[in-house]
Amino acid sequence: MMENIILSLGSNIGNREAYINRAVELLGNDAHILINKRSSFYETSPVGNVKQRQFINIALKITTTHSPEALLTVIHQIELTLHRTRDIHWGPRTLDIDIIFWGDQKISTSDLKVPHPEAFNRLFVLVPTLEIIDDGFPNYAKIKSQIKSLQEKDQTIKLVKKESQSDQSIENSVRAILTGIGEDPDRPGLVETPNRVSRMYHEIFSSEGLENFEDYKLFKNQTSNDPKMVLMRDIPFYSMCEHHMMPFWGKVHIAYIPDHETIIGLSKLPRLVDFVSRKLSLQEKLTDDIVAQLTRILAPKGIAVVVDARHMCVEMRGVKKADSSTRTIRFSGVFDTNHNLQTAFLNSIGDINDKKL
Ligand SMILES: Nc1ncnc2c1ncn2[C@@H]1O[C@H](COP(=O)(O)OP(=O)(O)OP(=O)(O)O)[C@@H](O)[C@H]1O
Ligand SMILES: Nc1nc2c(c(=O)[nH]1)N=C(CO)CN2
Repeated sequence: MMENIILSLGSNIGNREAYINRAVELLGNDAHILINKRSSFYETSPVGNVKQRQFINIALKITTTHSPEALLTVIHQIELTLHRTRDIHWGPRTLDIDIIFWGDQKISTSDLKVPHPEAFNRLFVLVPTLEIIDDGFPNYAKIKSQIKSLQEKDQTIKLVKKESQSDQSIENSVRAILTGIGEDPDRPGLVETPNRVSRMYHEIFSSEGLENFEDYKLFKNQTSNDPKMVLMRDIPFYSMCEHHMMPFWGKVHIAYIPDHETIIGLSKLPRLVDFVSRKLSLQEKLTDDIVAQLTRILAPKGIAVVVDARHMCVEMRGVKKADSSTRTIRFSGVFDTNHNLQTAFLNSIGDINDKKL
């Protein structure tokens, strides 16, 4: 049976995340190693008596056909490649890789002790490990209870925010795409591209998996019992089409007629547009999403949304119609039934041909 092996990686010199990403990549390139899961990045206080910078730590779950000794050799080679020097015991390092668990095996040779002798004293090992194992893992209960008792001591550990994070599976996929189009992903101009693309995806797809826009505040406006249209035009957006994963971008125009008193802070309309844009979508869907979110949040008397957009997948490939633009229109509530309101709204936002998208 292939054992599940847990590795702990840490860095506290230079671009800590980049060293760790590179180490994960080098491990993944070894034909005898299969990476099953990686934890998030954690920023951790240095453990030990050396005064030094905070570490970034992660845990990895792998399987391998290497023997334990051979894996240790691979690890030392990767540490060397990444300029690790061994001068201060428990001191600063560009990269450290420890073998924490080898299934439930105990290994004790002159070069290798598994479970790692310090594992249960280190939050920076246990917290990332807990993230990537399930409750069937041999040491699960002990890891959990030990985290509890260490948290009462002085080690600190903080999850690094998602936006600045990279994802190994995306990086590996980008490498595969580069190879697939006939490129050499290791040539100097491309070595950092998979990591850059991965971090970009975290940014431009930051709404993936989120259902509801939550970043808003409502106000009561009791000055009028005959509420009038609130209109914001020319809100820029950038999104990615779900058919080709290519950009579509342009302007959104939103109007609503409040119920008797509830209005939303104006700056939240652009934020709502950002929210619906930062996922794979289609122009029609994005238009509908804005109406659906505003209906849920505000329950106004009516909503009108127009989206004017250009599509890279139309202009750069396929029919190659440069400079064409697409308008989607969606009315709800009183806008749906009142043609004068529709006309007033459409006149206010101006003709699509007047717009530079
Ligand atoms: N489980 C293990 N994982 C990695 N190295 C181990 C392990 N057990 C023993 N070693 C041995 O420890 C030696 C020293 O490792 P290293 O220089 O990374 O120590 P350190 O990082 O200062 O301290 P620590 O081992 O607590 O992380 C390695 O050369 C290796 O032979
Ligand atoms: N927070 C943190 N502290 C450490 C670390 C580490 O990876 N993270 N590694 C050490 C030696 O292996 C010593 N101290």
